[in-house]
Amino acid sequence: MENLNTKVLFSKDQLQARIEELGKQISQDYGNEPIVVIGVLKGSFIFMADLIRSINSPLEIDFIGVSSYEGTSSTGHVRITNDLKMDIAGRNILLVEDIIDTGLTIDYLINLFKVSNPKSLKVCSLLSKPEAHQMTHTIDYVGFEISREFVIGYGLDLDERYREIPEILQVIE
Ligand SMILES: O=P(O)(O)OC[C@H]1O[C@H](OP(=O)(O)OP(=O)(O)O)[C@H](O)[C@@H]1O
Ligand code: HPA
Ligand SMILES: [Mg+2]
Repeated sequence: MENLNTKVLFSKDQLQARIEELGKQISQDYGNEPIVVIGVLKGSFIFMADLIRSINSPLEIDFIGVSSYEGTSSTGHVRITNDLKMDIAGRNILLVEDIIDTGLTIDYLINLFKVSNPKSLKVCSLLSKPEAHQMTHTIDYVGFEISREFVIGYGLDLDERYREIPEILQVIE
């Protein structure tokens, strides 16, 4: 990678093992209750694909697109880039994020989704940065807690690059 200093934070095997645990936990919690799993694009697309294959409960999927980052900083302005196709009223919604950093994106989405009166609303994020959180809501399922450093790979980008890297890498300043 040109001019980017990185180190591996989570390998393919570590990611896969933790995602299987998350899938088991989610399957136990929902049982036979049908879930609408909603991926927050673009970052969640790889995690979402692996996560749903480790869930045994009946499920449907949809996606919502949001964007708020320029480089490694949140602009604080969450923009919807692609809307849901489904009606979520009266359904069990599981929002899937790649990362919760400041939490501004997930807070915005939870407030938006609540207006449509889902039966239940939970959040699953592969990564979370507790030291950076400024949000009011809690996260129901977290893969790994990490420090404030910017990370890339496994769907996560830096200015739209590096999403295809199969591991999670930490960017070293
Ligand atoms: O907790 P926050 O500080 O709001 O950051 C988390 C959000 O930022 C990233 O999305 P981004 O806006 O970069 O869009 P992308 O998923 O298309 O990369 C990430 O995928 C989360 O949705
Ligand atoms: O650390 C991060 N990496 C990639 N995208 C992000 N969006 C919020 N935080 C991050
Ligand atoms: Mg991004």
